[in-house]
Amino acid sequence: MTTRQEVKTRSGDRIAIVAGLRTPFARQATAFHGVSALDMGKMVVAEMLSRYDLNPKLVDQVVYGQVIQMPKAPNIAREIVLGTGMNVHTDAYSVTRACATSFQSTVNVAESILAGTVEVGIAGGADSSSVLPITVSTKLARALVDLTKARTLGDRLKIFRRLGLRDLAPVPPAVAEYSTGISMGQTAEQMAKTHGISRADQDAMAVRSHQLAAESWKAGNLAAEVMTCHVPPYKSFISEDNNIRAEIQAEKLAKLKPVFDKRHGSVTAANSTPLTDGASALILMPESKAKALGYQPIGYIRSWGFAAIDVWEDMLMGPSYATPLALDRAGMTLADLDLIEMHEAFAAQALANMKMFESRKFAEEKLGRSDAIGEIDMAKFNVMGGSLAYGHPFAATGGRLITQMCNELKRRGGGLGLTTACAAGGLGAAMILEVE
Ligand SMILES: CC(=O)SCCNC(=O)CCNC(=O)[C@H](O)C(C)(C)COP(=O)(O)OP(=O)(O)OC[C@H]1O[C@@H](n2cnc3c(N)ncnc32)[C@H](O)[C@@H]1OP(=O)(O)O
Repeated sequence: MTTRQEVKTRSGDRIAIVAGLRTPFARQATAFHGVSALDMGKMVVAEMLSRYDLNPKLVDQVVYGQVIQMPKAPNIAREIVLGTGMNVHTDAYSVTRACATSFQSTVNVAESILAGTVEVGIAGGADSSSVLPITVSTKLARALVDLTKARTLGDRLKIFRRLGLRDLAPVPPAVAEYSTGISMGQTAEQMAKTHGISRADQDAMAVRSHQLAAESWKAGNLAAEVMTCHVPPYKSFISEDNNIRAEIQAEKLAKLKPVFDKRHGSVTAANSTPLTDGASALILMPESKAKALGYQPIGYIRSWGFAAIDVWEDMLMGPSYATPLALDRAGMTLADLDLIEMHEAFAAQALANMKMFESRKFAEEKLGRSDAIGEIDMAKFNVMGGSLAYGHPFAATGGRLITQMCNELKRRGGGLGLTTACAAGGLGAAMILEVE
């Protein structure tokens, strides 16, 4: 449905993003090795409450998410409330929308504020690629359940005899589609081939991403939105993202071997997001509440759109479907935007989406529209670099994009910005933000 969206409460308040904060993003098994998504979520929410002097008693709701679920703590949002000394009466529930999870948690809080059921809410997401729910094979899992029912030693031995050595091997979570078994990297390869995205263009996007991210850190533009984390057992700390390579060289990138199609592929470790650990969070309120509490919001939500497409082909094309929804709902076109932040899952995926933004054929055939979404002006695109450089702790990336967009628009004197991401399951998210 593409009806115009008026993101205002019944009393005419806009939805204010009061603050956004994140942990540094760290490559798998580095600074946050051994620290769970829940612990990173607790760090960022606790720091946000303290840094913005927000009385926990005022927080009506926490909506949070993680993509790689921790079976021991399935409702991460509630564990954050209970683990940060927040008011125990703060309602909390968890959501997942794969790589667009913190777009979803933000929208959930916004919708509750619009409905008038929540006044102050916290949204966000966290993921760890280092603390993983490594499981057992289906056969072993079944045997373990059967063992609890076995009455005699003979019954137990029979169950063990069903198992081979291979059934005993641990099973790590896969970065692949459940329904097709195709990995995200293989989808990126498919998109590169279908849409004619060259290796050179992918590598150039990676170089740009790292250079802009390194410049942003150097200029001090990320300092306010990234906290320093003291890492349990508190002998070390991390205060900056550790995947960004200031001295990235195109010649070195060109020598890397493709990972997902070793013979004919073009997707490498450098033009893919690395597996990453991190967490992000946002404080949301109606504009008048924010002002009454003395806050100067960093931005306002103008519209959003979620889209769902096929998972067999072009599965990471979500931004090209979600963006026109968000633009229509805001009553805007791409040209009205001052900045665009697109999650770079893989350079091939971002470049394929950019191509589809400008394709009239795509608009006609896939979107049922007569005009293309529009050409992306590179001077407005991922101006602080993107996920290729920062990394991508799945559920935390939306929070990074939204906060980074608001703060960068502010530095430029305000304006309108699009944040958009692809997600597993053929999902796409887009959100338009305005900053004064
Ligand atoms: C909706 C979505 O977001 S879908 C996306 C979901 N995310 C994913 O699917 C994650 C995709 N990424 C991955 O799976 C992994 O990062 C992989 C498989 C691509 C690479 O993993 P690894 O092989 O462990 O990468 P690793 O860090 O060891 O890098 C391999 C080599 O490339 C080099 N390299 C990596 N990045 C760069 C870079 N930017 N510049 C130069 N060299 C680089 C490394 O130095 C390393 O070189 P070495 O072997 O000489 O030490």
